[in-house]
Amino acid sequence: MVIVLDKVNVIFKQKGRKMHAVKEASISINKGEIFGIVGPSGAGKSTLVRVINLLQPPASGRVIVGGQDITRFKGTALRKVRLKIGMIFQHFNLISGATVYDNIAFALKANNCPEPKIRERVLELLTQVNLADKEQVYPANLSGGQKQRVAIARALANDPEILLCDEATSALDLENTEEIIRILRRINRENPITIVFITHEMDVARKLFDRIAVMADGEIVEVGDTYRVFTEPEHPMTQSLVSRVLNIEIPEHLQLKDQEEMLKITYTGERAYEPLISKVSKEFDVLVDILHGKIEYIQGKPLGILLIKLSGDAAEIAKARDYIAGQVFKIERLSAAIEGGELNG
Ligand SMILES: Nc1ncnc2c1ncn2[C@@H]1O[C@H](COP(=O)(O)OP(=O)(O)OP(=O)(O)O)[C@@H](O)[C@H]1O
Repeated sequence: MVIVLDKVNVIFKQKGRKMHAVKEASISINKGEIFGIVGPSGAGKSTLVRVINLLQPPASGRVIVGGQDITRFKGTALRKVRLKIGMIFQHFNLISGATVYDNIAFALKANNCPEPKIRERVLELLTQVNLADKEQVYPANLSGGQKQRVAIARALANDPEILLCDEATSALDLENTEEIIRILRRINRENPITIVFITHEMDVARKLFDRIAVMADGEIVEVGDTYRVFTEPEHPMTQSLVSRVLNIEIPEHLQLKDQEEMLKITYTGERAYEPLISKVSKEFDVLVDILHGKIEYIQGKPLGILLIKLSGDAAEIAKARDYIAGQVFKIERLSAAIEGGELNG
C-alpha cells in the first residue's frame, strides 16, 4: 500500500516551549517495499512513523494511505485504516499475563475473527515466525528475539498491508537481530506487505532496507536506494552514519615515511582487486602493500574496501594513484593516525 506524507509538521508543546519534532517531511513509500528511516537519537524518527497510523496527528500536512487522505480520520474510519497497519516496538509490548497463543488470539478476537478460525490462524502465524512450539509459553520465558517474533505474529494477525517497526531490533543481540531481519524479508517476499522500519542501527539498514530516508533534527535530509545511500552518501549526516559501517581500522602504530602514501580504495560489484594490485606493481615503479581489506554486503550486493600503502618516487606514486582511480569506484588518500584507530578520509 502506498504511503504518502506531504509536508508533515509535528510540534510538541511542553511547559510553554515549542518543540518542532518533524519539519515539512515529505516522503512517498511504494507498495511492497521495505522502507527505512535512519538518523540519530532525537531526530524525529519515532514521531514520523507514528504519524503514518495517526498515533501522532500532525500539526499540518497530509497523510495519504492507499490513495486515501486519512489526516482527519477519526472513530470508525480511523479504526478501519489502522486495521490495515500493524506495528511492532522496541520493547515488544506483549501482554505478560497471557500465553503466546492468547497474545495473538486477542488481536484476532478484537477484529471479530470467527472462533473456529482463531486456532488455525494463530498456528499459521506462529509457523511463519518459527515459534510453533511456543504457543503455551508466557512472554517472561521467551528470549528477546522470540518476544519480538510473537509481536510480529500479532501485528500480522489481521493481514495488514503495512507493518510499522519502531526500533524493532534495537533491544536484541546480533543473532536475534539477524533472525528478525530474515523473517521480515521473507514475509515481505511472500506477501506484498509494505514495511516501514526505523532504526539508528546502520548495520540493520544495509541488510534490510530497499530504500532509506535519513532524518536529522526533524527534517528528512536524504532519500535513496540503500546501495546508493551507502556508496554515495550526499548529506553530511548520511556520510557520518555510513562511514561507521564502511570504516576500516588503520593497523596500529602504522607511520607513513617519506615517499609513502596510504590509499583507501572502494570498489563495487564482485570484481576482485588482485589483478589491479599486481598490474600496479608491474607497470609502475612502486611497491604495493595491502594493509587491510574487507567486503561489506549492502542489500546483498558486495562493496569492497581495501587499504593499501604505495612506496616509491612521488611522481610514480601519483601515476599509480591516477591509474587506480580510473579503475575503482572511489579512492581516498589517508594519513595514518598516530596510534592507529579510525580512518580520516
Ligand atoms: N510526546 C512528546 N512530548 C514532547 N516532546 C516529544 C514527545 N515525543 C517526542 N518528543 C521530542 O521530539 C523529538 C523527536 O523525538 P523522536 O522520539 O521522534 O526521535 P527519534 O529519532 O525517534 O529518537 P529516538 O531514537 O531517541 O527515539 C525529541 O527531541 C523528543 O524529545
